[in-house]
Amino acid sequence: MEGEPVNVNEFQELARLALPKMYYDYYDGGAEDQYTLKENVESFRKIALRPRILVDVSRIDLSTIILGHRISAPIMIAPTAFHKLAHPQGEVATARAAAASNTIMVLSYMSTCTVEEVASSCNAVRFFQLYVYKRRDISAQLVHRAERNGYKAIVLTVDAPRLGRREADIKNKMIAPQLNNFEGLISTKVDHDEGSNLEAFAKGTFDASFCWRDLGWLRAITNLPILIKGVLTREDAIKAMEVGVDGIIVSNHGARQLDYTPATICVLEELLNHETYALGHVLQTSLFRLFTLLEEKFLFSLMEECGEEQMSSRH
Ligand SMILES: Cc1cc2nc3c(=O)[nH]c(=O)nc-3n(C[C@H](O)[C@H](O)[C@H](O)COP(=O)(O)O)c2cc1C
Ligand SMILES: CCCCCCC(=O)C(=O)O
Repeated sequence: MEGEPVNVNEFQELARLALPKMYYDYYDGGAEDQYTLKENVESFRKIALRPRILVDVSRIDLSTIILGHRISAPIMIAPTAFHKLAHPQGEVATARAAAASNTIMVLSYMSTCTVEEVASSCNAVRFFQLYVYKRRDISAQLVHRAERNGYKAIVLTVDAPRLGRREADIKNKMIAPQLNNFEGLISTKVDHDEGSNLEAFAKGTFDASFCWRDLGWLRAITNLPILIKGVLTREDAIKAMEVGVDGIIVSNHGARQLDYTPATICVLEELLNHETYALGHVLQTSLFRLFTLLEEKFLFSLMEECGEEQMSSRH
């Protein structure tokens, strides 16, 4: 590829050229037949823009407020694991980019830099994503460390009781790097020669029994707001609000978990066409065409009016 990339899609090819195949495939792949992966892309493409003309756009303000934090646009950095597989600075570099763009970074539970390293690297507003281990004491320690180090919310990912069946990882026998957050607590090394070591590690450690009633455990160990990531139905969105979480993140995990779920953007449309959104926050981490779909009344004013009011009554 010649010269600097000018379109974000060009980074994918650059990554393919730069990374070992095992890592590139891990970042790139979806689960099983990758049907939902295609749907995620195609469904976005199908949303056409309807530009209105002769509107004064000389000054544009896309800023919005998420859980009381003003950010430059309704785009946040979603939690993604293992940044050091792609760059030696890992999540510290990502956090600095978040600070420079004045947005929020959600640090993955599976980060390669520690909660503390990321916190001390810059002044980005940070949320902490949580997977709950069978060893609850370890997950609780991570939550406490995040809280002590100034993370502003817990993002509980609920769509991975087991890791999705990612066929490229199985073929590559993908191995997780050692994660410094867990040093002295648990090792990512598994005694498993066949298939994806990630899947084997997750099977051994993730608490697949975690369910609605266990949210009380999380509420009891932290004062931070709790967002649930991985909501894909109207029923669960309503239930989440009923049990009193502070927000939901509509997501199919980049199609890496359960294949043949709908594209995230289509679910969002379903939720926004229903009274659910009146109950609380609806966050979604994707992009420009979304803005037109949502129109101001949802993503912007919903967050500001409904969001701030709810937060101030709780915290
Ligand atoms: C390489 C990679 C690693 C990811 N790691 C995590 C993770 O550690 N925790 C998590 O909750 N989601 C993880 N995700 C899912 C993302 O947070 C996000 O849901 C996904 O990229 C799709 O974006 P969307 O949810 O805005 O549709 C990962 C996604 C990718 C592509
Ligand atoms: C080592 C356990 C699996 C990490 C999972 C990270 C993740 O959520 C992903 O989508 O990949």
